[in-house]
Amino acid sequence: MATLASISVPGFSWSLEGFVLLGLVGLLTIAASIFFLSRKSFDSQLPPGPTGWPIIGNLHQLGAKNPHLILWEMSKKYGPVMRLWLGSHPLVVVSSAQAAGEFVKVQDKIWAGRPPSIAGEVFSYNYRNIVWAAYDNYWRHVRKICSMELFTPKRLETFRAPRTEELSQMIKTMFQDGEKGEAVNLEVKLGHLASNSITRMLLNERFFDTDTAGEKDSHRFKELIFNVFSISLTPLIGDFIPWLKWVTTMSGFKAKIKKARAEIDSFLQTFLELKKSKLLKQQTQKKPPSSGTNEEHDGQRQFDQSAEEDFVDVLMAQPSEDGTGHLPEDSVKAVIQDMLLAGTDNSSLTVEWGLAELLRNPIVMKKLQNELDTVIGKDRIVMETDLPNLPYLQAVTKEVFRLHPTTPLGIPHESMEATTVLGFKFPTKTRLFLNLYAIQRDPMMWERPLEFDPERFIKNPEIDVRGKHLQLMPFGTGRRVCPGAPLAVVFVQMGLARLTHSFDFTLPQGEDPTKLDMTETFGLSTPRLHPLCVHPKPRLPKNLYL
Ligand code: HEM
Repeated sequence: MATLASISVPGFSWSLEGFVLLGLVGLLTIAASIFFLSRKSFDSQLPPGPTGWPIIGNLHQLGAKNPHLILWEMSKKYGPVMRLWLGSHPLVVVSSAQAAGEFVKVQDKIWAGRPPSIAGEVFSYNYRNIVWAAYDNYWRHVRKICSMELFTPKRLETFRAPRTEELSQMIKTMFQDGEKGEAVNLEVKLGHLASNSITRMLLNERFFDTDTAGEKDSHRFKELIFNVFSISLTPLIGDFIPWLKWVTTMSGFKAKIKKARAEIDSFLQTFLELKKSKLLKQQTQKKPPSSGTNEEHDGQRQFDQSAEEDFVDVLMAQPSEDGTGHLPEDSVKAVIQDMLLAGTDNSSLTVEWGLAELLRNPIVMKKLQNELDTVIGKDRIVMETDLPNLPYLQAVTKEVFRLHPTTPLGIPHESMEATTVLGFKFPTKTRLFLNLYAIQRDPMMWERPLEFDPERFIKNPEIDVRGKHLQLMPFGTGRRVCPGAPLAVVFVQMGLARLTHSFDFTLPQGEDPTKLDMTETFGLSTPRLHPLCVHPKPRLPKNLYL
């Protein structure tokens, strides 16, 4: 007698696996049909966009490489407000300043959410950071700490000396490499500069390009950061198709994310323990015998009084969200990680792109060097206090930010409720990309948009990069605008000023700089496909380099 496990029909053997497979195909077909029908009902109210496949939507069209370029091309066909599907999530891509204003100015609050992600959740200690935190009271609390305590003009001034020291150290090693006739890889040099400048501010330590006793730590730290970067870059199917989240777990990737988190956590925890023991020591040394005051409060005062406060010190002294204690350690570590990831490559790559543009445009380079020679002279180095007196440098920097936004699609936003924008209806949890790259090259807003021409900002000096003018917003705009922008702008201006004041540059193998390849590649920020390598030739007296 035939059993369910083995029913034979001519030419086909029905086994249990066959039934399971048939069942799965059936289920998938039903799921796909439901999915397709529900998507169609949404689609009629959403903006135009390319047709997607069932289940994966338009994921296959974005590819792994430079999605901002693919989306820019698509927007030329579908318009400045375009709809795609990231698996089961609707996505709206905005590619003009005018349309961007409707989303992130007029409806800023509605679109201030962030989509959750598997790696983001683990790395951020369950969204205790800023970048991936939902728009809620916790986010408001840590953002307030950022603007009132961390990125204040006074605090940034405190770290001016270490920033200058790091920059001078880089210029010195470039000078020495130049003397040996060695080409300098600027991606590496500037990467170390940005990382050391940030870690000195955050942790009062330098980890990169160091030959001191801390070299082992430095290697470990670099590995950890690299690991977090590469994991964060891996697209995970469960982020786009929630019912396939188990694939990330089954494939062992979730365990990999947790391992990387545990490693960086133990590294950062060591710093926190050091700080705590330092604080304890200060308290026992300075506390009057019977103060009768609250110990935690005393601790806060001790932090406030310290002359060498770094960001960890400041964060550890902040109140928790409910005001009953101090900011929890997980929050301190999550915020520090944000700064490490968001604050290093973005800044260093912008300087590298900037120098590449200057090499391709020798007239602009000459004009910039003339300004530096006139305002600074050749018998001293450029200082941060000189920056307001260098209008052409400021125009050059804006033009670099315009053509090379290193976060070209910003960081995705998400709608927190259903809403209507420009007549299109968006369901709650629609994801939003601002294509900053397309906006900043929009021919409706910019004359000769693809040309590197700082003069446009000499003519319109009021256009700024910090989110007020939507045709130029490399740091985003509105509630979620980048809190590190003041620091990044100084870093880029100083990087370009010191490099071009200190050196003339030639390219290896006599390559013609005006033909420099400007192809981008894919990364958490947007690096050059070919890192910029140069031979530096000093322009200043030798004593200014050593
Ligand atoms: C050239 C350098 C930089 C660029 C181009 C850049 C760009 C951006 C952009 C486009 C966003 C997203 C804004 C939005 O969601 O609309 C952002 C957010 C953020 N950036 Fe930056 N950034 C840079 C440097 C920095 C630095 C130096 C830090 C800190 C040390 C930093 C920390 C952050 C943080 C914490 C957020 C998340 C803000 C939030 O979600 O509320 N960034 N940045």
